[in-house]
Amino acid sequence: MTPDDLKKLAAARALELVRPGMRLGLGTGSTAKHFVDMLGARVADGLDVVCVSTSEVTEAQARALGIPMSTLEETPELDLTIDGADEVDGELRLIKGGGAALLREKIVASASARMVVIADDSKLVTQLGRFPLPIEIVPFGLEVTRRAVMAAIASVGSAGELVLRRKADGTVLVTDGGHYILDAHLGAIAQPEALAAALARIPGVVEHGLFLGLATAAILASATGLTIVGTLD
Ligand SMILES: O=C(CO)[C@H](O)[C@H](O)COP(=O)(O)O
Repeated sequence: MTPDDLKKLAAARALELVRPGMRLGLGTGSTAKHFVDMLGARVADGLDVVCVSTSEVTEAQARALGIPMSTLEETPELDLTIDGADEVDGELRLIKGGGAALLREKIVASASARMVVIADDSKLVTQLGRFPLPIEIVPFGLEVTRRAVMAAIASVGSAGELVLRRKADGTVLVTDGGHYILDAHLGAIAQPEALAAALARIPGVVEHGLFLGLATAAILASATGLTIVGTLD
């Protein structure tokens, strides 16, 4: 079974959670893309749902499939968000933002009664931080913010390098919200809550990829089957 097959397995299980009339948040990334494809097929068969996307890429995919799309202005309360993750720990704490959509992903997740993560089981970790932590920042005052982020990381006993995210062509990546991303290569995050609080105090930081207390369940696929962390219903 390929990693892509595992992503499809997790997405298919998540699709079983969708009920007619639901207001859904649609995540971003390769696993969420499978879910949106599967949802599109159900909508084509007559399923009635309304969705809010977490990125321009997902918005375009969903619209192309004929999925009814809304905005958080029109639909500020969602029943269920299905999204991928870069890391998940046993307490359903996440690192997200590998696809640069963390800001909208966090806003959509926070508007949802339930957030279910879909991933292959390589994303399950005992300690967060092997995946570089994305930190979304405003371009203005980049160096000031970079120094403040370094200090925040040191203040919670972590250390590592900050790398300004670039696209394949070498230009600086700009998020859907017009911001930059610093990827913090920490190796391990001993105190996720303390780091999240320290980052949130920095004026130039818009958001960070630590999702704490947002996910209600994770569906993790492996060659031997599905592992569910948390509660699906
Ligand atoms: O957080 C994300 C985008 O910002 C993605 O959900 C995360 O990067 C996982 O992506 P994939 O399913 O492609 O592994």
